[in-house]
Amino acid sequence: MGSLTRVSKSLKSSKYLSLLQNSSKFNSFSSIFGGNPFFGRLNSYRIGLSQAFCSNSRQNSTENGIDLNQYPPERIRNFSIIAHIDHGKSTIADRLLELTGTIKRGRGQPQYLDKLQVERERGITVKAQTATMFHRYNFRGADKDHKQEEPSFLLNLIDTPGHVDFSYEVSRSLAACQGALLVVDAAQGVQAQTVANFYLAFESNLAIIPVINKIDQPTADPDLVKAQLKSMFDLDPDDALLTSAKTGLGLEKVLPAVIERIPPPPGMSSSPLRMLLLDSYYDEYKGVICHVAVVDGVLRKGDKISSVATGQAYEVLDVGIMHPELTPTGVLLTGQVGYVVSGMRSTKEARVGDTLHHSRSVVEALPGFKPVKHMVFSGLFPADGSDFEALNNAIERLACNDASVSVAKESSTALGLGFRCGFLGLLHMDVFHQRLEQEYGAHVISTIPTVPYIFEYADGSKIQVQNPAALPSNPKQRLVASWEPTVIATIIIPSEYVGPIITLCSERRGEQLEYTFIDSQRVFMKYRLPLREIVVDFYNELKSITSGYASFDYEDSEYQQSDLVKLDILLNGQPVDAMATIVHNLKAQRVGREQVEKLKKFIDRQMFEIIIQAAIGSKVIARETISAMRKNVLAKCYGGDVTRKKKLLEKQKEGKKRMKRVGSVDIPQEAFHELLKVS
Ligand SMILES: Nc1nc2c(ncn2[C@@H]2O[C@H](COP(=O)(O)OP(=O)(O)OP(=O)(O)O)[C@@H](O)[C@H]2O)c(=O)[nH]1
Repeated sequence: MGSLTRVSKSLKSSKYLSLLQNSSKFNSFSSIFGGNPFFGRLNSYRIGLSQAFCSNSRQNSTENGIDLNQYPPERIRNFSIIAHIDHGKSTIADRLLELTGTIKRGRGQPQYLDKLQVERERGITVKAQTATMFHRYNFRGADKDHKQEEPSFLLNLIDTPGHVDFSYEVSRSLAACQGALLVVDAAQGVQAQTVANFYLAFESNLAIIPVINKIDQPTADPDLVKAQLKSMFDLDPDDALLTSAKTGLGLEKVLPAVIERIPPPPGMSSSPLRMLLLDSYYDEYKGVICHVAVVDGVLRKGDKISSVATGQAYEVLDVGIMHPELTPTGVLLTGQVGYVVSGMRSTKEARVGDTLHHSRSVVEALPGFKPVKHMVFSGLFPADGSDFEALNNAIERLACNDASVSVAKESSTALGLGFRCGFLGLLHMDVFHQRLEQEYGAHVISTIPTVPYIFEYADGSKIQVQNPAALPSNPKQRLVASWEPTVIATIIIPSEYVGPIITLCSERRGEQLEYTFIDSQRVFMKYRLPLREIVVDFYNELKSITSGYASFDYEDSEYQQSDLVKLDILLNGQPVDAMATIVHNLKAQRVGREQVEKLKKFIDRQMFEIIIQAAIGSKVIARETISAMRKNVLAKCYGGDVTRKKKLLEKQKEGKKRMKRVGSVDIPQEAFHELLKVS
């Protein structure tokens, strides 16, 4: 128990405690997305309700048999499902969609809201998905004998991704919600992303409903999980719902809890329209489809709306809800979440976090979101150089449906014309790559991922380097200092793995910041680590040395000064720009050696000798040679004329020299892929 008290002290950081104790300070913790737009007005919703209901009831908004007039804010609940990866969010979403009759039981595919092929293949959620459900329910204490009078509620459920790379999706989703189901696996207990997601929800002032899922598992220990929730987050164990999304056990308690414990959205129907743009994607037939949350006012088909960010005006061509597919309603009322089609030509016009309003009125912008921070950059090049236009097209179209990727053109002497793209992490990069191939048929070579470094020259000027090739190997000006980005990593592991994890983190240049027991068997650790060290293969190694029991999450932190060098790879003396990396000086030797060895394995023997070198500036630190294929020029030379044989061999040697001089080395695609795995 002593350990529990310790962790509760350390985890409930001063930030959390002061939030608990002094709600007036809430505003100073405008969350990651710059403050929930509903935030701070939760208490005012009752005043707004009667006005909302009166004014809404005058609108004619019946389309598709759905009359949104029945749903003033007091009958709306907006909530997210958040959890560590694989704790069962999407499966719970399935059960809730079935319970409310939104999808037919057993008819839909499992994890219905995971629609992308890449999500289905990998069994992970990549994009947050909203679904509107309708559910009849009588508040506790209401007259149960009058079942026919049970009021109907409109429930907007947002299923979110669990992986750390997509936590930006989670924070955006939470901006449209007043509550969250915090799902925890009954056997695994609280994991790293449970902690991260709890704080995201808490700092957005959301009502949090703990759900302990997978109680059907033989190793489930709901009481232990309840104790963890209490000690780590101060959540009342009696508030936890016990469920099995697999068998359906306990699921019937979830929607009543949502309706009773989550406040309705607090907006004012009588105020001018303000909508928060949550997300957008491009549809071949409808054009740009924006997901929006109506914070104040009412939106109708045919309205003229404008963007605060760009000042551009549009006409609303279609408006509706996701039920769970796009379902036109002709109107969206205060507090509702839905979609809008307004003739935007490109998703570039639909800026996530923007405020949309009626063109005729002037409004104050909603807080919006913190800009996306790209953690890793990589070059993407067509596998066949002549396919540049096709790749250009594919990237443009995919980027329309993935607002968190950045794209800039780049050219490489080795790989030709291509793109430098910024991603939220390695999984995001991998998913983008896979979607390019699967959805757009593009074949891509990606270069070694890099993080954004900062270098300072002797004259005091600084450059940010997102592409190692852009850093001159022999700069005119002396480089005097360099900085690299760091992260604060959270690791939760069974206590027997503490030793190997400490070794791994110190090998990766980590600095331990916190170490606490969250219960008698598990340890919570915090490390500051250079981002570069976790980008390549850290998670896999962490999983393998803990037999899969470690969980890991990180948030970006400040830059730290570091002794960085540019490592060039040379083939026959020519630097291959696409293979350049920036590494810590102490690791340069090892990385250089590994890279040349990898390349030796993957580059085929050619008609001339290939020398592979790793170099820092003009200093070669590793070298391998691939000997030339020796063509048997004597094959047709029967008998013993030695001088003729000698002549032929001389000629062959000359030929090889020429080829070395003029020939270019063929580097197979796998060589680039293999280099990605070298840290
Ligand atoms: N035994 C058992 N398995 C479950 C339960 N709920 C979900 N699962 C399984 O757990 C796995 C992960 O479930 P998902 O619903 O995809 O988990 P998720 O949290 O949405 O995963 P991400 O979106 O990748 O973070 C799937 O194989 C589910 O079938 C449950 O209550 N009991």
